[in-house]
Amino acid sequence: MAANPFSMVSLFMQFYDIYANYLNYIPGIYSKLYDSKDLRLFVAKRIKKNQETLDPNFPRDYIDCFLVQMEKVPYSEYNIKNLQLSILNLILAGSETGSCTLKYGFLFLTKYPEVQAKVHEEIDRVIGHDRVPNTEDRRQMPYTDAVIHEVQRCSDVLPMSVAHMVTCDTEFRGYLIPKGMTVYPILSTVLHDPTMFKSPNVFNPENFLDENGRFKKNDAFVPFSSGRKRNCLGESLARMELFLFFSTILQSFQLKSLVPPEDIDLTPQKSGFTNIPPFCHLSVIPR
Ligand code: HEM
Repeated sequence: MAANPFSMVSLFMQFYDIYANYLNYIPGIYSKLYDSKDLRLFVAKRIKKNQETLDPNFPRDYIDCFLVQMEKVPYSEYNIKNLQLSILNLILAGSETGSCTLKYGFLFLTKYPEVQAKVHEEIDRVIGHDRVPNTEDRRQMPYTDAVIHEVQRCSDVLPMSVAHMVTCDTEFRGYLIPKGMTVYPILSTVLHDPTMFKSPNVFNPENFLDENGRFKKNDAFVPFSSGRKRNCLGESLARMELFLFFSTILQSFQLKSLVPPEDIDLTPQKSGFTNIPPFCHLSVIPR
């Protein structure tokens, strides 16, 4: 993806993202940027397979539930096009965000081996090695929970969230934001707010721990954006995935950098719509 000039983080793509409405009038490749034929075909095939084997009394997944609803409410927003688009939306929104956070997590854990050692200690004490981690374990693992929060805070994978549109004239700090204006919530500034975090610009799990080592919530933790109606739809799934991936990998492996940890440069390889972590080789050593 990094080598692709039209990747979602390139300057061009940022331009496209902000001025998509205008670029759509220009002939050429621009209008196809978000249009992946392979992915659309994959989704269409999957929907067809569900349609052929659908039992309305036993819906197996999101596609089945949507298909049942299409039967119940014909000529509504429950139509095949919306089903395809919402699946594409889930795939696009849920893949790169999670994989970038995981990659950044591995980088932080190799750069700060003392943090990794504490996570290992907590995994060994709470989960042990005779079973796989489950989501319930998280509550007994404040340090690991704090590390994952800090990984998400520092990796800041969607620094400008996504575009929102103001639904009515709004006055904010003396400025009038007219109805219909596109606004970008800059999550980065919140995630690095010096009034909200002890060490805003340094990776430090203590940002999410109280003096007794208990997990401490922070209202400025907004990697999934905020608000009741338009924050990340996949937040709970993503949080569960991140905990299970990190704890399962670290239960069995130690991650070690091939260069001295202090030489690991955490500067994103690309920074734009998303922050893409830099390339890094690391050893994965069984424990
Ligand atoms: C670490 C992982 C993730 C991060 C950091 C993340 C972050 C975000 C952010 C910042 C937004 C914009 C919210 C807004 O409108 O202000 C968003 C939207 C969204 N996310 Fe996630 N996300 C993650 C994982 C996922 C997953 C796993 C899924 C689903 C499988 C998902 C589905 C969505 C969808 C569908 C939207 C659009 C919601 C809408 O239309 O308003 N995300 N995400």
